[in-house]
Amino acid sequence: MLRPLVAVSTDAKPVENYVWHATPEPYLEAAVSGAGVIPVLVPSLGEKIDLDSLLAGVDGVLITGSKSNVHPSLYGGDASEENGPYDPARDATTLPLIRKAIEKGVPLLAICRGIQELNVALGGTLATELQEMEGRFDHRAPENASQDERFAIRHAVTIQPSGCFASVFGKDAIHVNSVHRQGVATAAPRLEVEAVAGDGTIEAVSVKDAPAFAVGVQWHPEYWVKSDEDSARIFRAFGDAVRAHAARRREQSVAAG
Ligand SMILES: N[C@@H](CCC(=O)NCCCC(=O)O)C(=O)O
Repeated sequence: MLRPLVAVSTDAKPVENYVWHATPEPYLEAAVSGAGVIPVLVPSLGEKIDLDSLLAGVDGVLITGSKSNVHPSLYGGDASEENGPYDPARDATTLPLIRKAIEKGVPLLAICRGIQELNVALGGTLATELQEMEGRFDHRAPENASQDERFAIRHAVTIQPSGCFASVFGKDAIHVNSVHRQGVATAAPRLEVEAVAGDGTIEAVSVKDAPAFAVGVQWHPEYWVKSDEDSARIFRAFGDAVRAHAARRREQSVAAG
């Protein structure tokens, strides 16, 4: 059986004399080993990428994390030096890609910056510097730490009993890592809150009435996908949704002759 392709977001980053479109390896590794799919990078070229053509050729979309923040102008906020860095090229690619994937029923998994992009793409807003907000935890990774320490499992999240993640995890709470300073402020109308942290931070969402799997998580399941069962469950569920989409696409292709 051929393995399905999954479109993966990229950051547009100046490196030496060029702008590179790249994404960190853990997301790609997790797509291969955790979801059983083949990741294909989508350059952050905005409207130069014909999304109908792209989504006709893949069976899933994975929106990754990034140190950069969604530009505040996209949700009525004000840009500032402190609130950066920004990646407008990525925003111009991922937000339309997210909306089109949901519309076309292409399975979507959005991680960290990805859940924030999902929320903004559907009309929600973001809060920045959560750690400075009354009653909130510090959701950032420790500084001057190894990657394993930065992505260490750090806090519990409560899973909403009636949501799609309840069936993915089969329990009412899991423990997750935390590497972010922003978060969902106002959830978009189409989003169902699926998990929250002890300080009320929204940690996972799903898209109401989406024709296919469409979820976002604020934590990083890709990082421990090989050793943490709950992380593995998310990627397995995404992979299963991708394979179901691929099977539907094959059937439609055969039926169309
Ligand atoms: N920039 C946003 C999203 C955070 C995110 O995606 N973090 C993952 C990568 C980070 C790293 O390796 O430091 C925010 O800060 O909320």
